[in-house]
Amino acid sequence: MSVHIGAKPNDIAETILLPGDPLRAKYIAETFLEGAVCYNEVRGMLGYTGTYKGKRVSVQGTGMGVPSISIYAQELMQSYGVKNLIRVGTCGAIQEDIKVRDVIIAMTSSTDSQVNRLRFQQIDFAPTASFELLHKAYQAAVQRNLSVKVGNVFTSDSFYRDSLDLYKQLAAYQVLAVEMETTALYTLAAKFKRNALSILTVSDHILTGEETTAEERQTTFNEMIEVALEAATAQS
Ligand SMILES: O=P(O)(O)O[C@H]1O[C@H](CO)[C@@H](O)[C@H]1O
Ligand SMILES: O=c1cc[nH]c(=O)[nH]1
Repeated sequence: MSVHIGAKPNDIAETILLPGDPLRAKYIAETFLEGAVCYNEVRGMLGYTGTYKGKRVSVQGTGMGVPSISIYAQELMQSYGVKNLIRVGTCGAIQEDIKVRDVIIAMTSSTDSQVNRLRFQQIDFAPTASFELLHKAYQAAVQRNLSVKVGNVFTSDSFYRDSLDLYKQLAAYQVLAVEMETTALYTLAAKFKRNALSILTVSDHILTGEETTAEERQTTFNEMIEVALEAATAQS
């Protein structure tokens, strides 16, 4: 086992879905995977491995924010050899033409986190998605007639904010939405030469205050998971 994941070496598949919420990992395993077995309960950060359309896939909760996902992503790649990591999360939209329930695929991410400034001697590293995974996910979303947007997302260290000024400025620079993990996932995937992608469902609109109901979130959420699983299982 690694420090935070209590799995044996071959318990985790090469391809993994990463929701922030560990109970979402349980839901995904029970709803979408066949023969899912729980491999991790350390700190309640549930992880499962099963199959989707005959291909081995895992799903692991990451917790919220850059420090938490950094721990899980690094251990999954370093200790368990995970190759394809697909975050399946929620986000707050900041563009007028993006609505709640839309799906966003993060091509890159901007951030207020200092982790990469510290890592790269104060330069601005540009964390980038795997083009292959992104292409497959986009195709899967279009095939399902989903409302999907691809672009820059903002990875924030803060969920609660004092002012909307920064969000309005980021929106003017074409940033699509706000979440809390993608910068770390893409940077660590680059470090370990692996493939990463963030697929996000819009759970709320930061500028208009629009929100999804719990029921609506689940339906749209299911669509996002199917897109992620199609991209994951099309991956060589
Ligand atoms: O739904 P998840 O994957 O947790 O993602 C979003 O939700 C959390 C905040 O509520 C943050 O982790 C943010 O990135
Ligand atoms: O990180 C997040 C996720 C959803 N909505 C937000 O405002 N922030």
